[in-house]
Amino acid sequence: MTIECEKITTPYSATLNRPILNEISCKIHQGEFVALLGLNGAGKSSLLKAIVGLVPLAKGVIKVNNSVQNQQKKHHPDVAMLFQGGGLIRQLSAIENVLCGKLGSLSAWQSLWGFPKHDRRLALELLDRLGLKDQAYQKTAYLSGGQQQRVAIARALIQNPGILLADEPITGLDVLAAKQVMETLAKLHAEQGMTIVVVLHDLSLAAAYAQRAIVLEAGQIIYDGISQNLPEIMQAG
Ligand SMILES: Nc1ncnc2c1ncn2[C@@H]1O[C@H](COP(=O)(O)OP(=O)(O)OP(=O)(O)O)[C@@H](O)[C@H]1O
Repeated sequence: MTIECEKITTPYSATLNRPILNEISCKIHQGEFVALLGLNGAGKSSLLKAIVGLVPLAKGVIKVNNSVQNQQKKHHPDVAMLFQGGGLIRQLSAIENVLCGKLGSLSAWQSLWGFPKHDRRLALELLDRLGLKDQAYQKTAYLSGGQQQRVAIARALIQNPGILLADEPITGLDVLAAKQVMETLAKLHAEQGMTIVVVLHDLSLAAAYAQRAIVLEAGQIIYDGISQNLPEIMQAG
C-alpha cells in the first residue's frame, strides 16, 4: 500500500498566481503514519484530494500501489478518505452513516433491497471497535463532535482500505475528543498496519502520533522527515 507522488503540479491558479500544488514529490510507504502540516491554504487538502483523483493535475503522476491515479478512473479501492468536517448525514443514525460507505460497492438492484445482513453486522462491529456500540442507532446529529468523527472513521473503514487519508479529523474537537480520535487512528496503524496520512494543525500532536511529517508551504514541500522535535525544527526554520 504505497502512495507515490512524482512532481505533481495542479493547473495554474490566477487567484493564487501559482499552481495550488507545485512540483510535489513524495513516497509514502506501507504502514507509515504521516502527519501533513502547513498553514491555511498551503495545499494540504488539495494534496489528499489529488491522491484520490479529485483534483486535476497539469503535470506529474500519482501512483497508488503502482497503479496510476487519474480522474477518469474510479477511485482506488484501497484508499479511503475522511473529508474535512466528516460529511455525515445528520438525520441518519450512526449505523446508517457507516453503511453509506458501502454504497459504491452495491449494484443498483442490491441498493433497492437494502444493505445485506453481513454489511449491517460489519457496521455494528466497527462501531463497537470504535467505542460507539451504544450510539449505533442514534441520529448522528445528537452525537458529540468526537463521536461523529469516529462514525466517519467507521464509514471509511467499512470499505476495508489499506490507506486512510484523514483531512483535519480533530479540528474543532475538545482536547479529550481529539485525543480519542488520534488514539483510534494510532490503533488502526499499530494493529492493522494501516497506512495513515492525517492533516493536522498541531505540531506536538503530530510529533506524538506520527513518525513522519510532511510540511507544505504555498503548494510545495518545505520539510519531509521525522516528526519528533518538529516544534523545535520549525522554530529553527
Ligand atoms: N477548487 C478550487 N478552486 C480554486 N482555488 C482553490 C480550490 N481549492 C482550493 N483552492 C485554493 O488552493 C489553496 C490551497 O487550498 P487547500 O484547501 O488545499 O489548503 P489547506 O492547506 O488544506 O488549507 P486549510 O488548512 O485552510 O484547510 C487555497 O488558497 C485555496 O483557496
